[in-house]
Amino acid sequence: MTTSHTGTADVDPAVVEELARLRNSIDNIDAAVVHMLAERFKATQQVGHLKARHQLPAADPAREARQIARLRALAESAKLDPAFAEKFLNFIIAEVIRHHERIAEDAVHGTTA
Ligand SMILES: C=C(O[C@@H]1C=C(C(=O)O)C=C[C@H]1O)C(=O)O
Repeated sequence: MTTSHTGTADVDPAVVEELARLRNSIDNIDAAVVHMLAERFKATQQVGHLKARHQLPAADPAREARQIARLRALAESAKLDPAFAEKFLNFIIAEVIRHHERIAEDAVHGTTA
């Protein structure tokens, strides 16, 4: 038979307190990540409009390669898995490129968003 906790009713109160303290930190970090991502997307949106105005390609693989190398080095010194850091950055960049393509299409068709 397996046992599982659905709540914290039968758990040592000190453990409950420690869990709440750690989760509070996690919530603060998640909020910071969301705010930082929002700022990053504001900047990349501006890059997207600049590129569209000057008919520059949405993606810049050379810039991406430099960012990945830099982020992997930062991750290593921060004791974060560099492969995870690379995956995370690639995930964000893919979304940015999608936005840039959309901005460029809207510019061509004279639509604004
Ligand atoms: C934001 C840019 O556009 C794309 C998105 C990038 C990013 O999100 O960091 C980097 C390179 C480009 O593929 C850029 O060229 O700087």
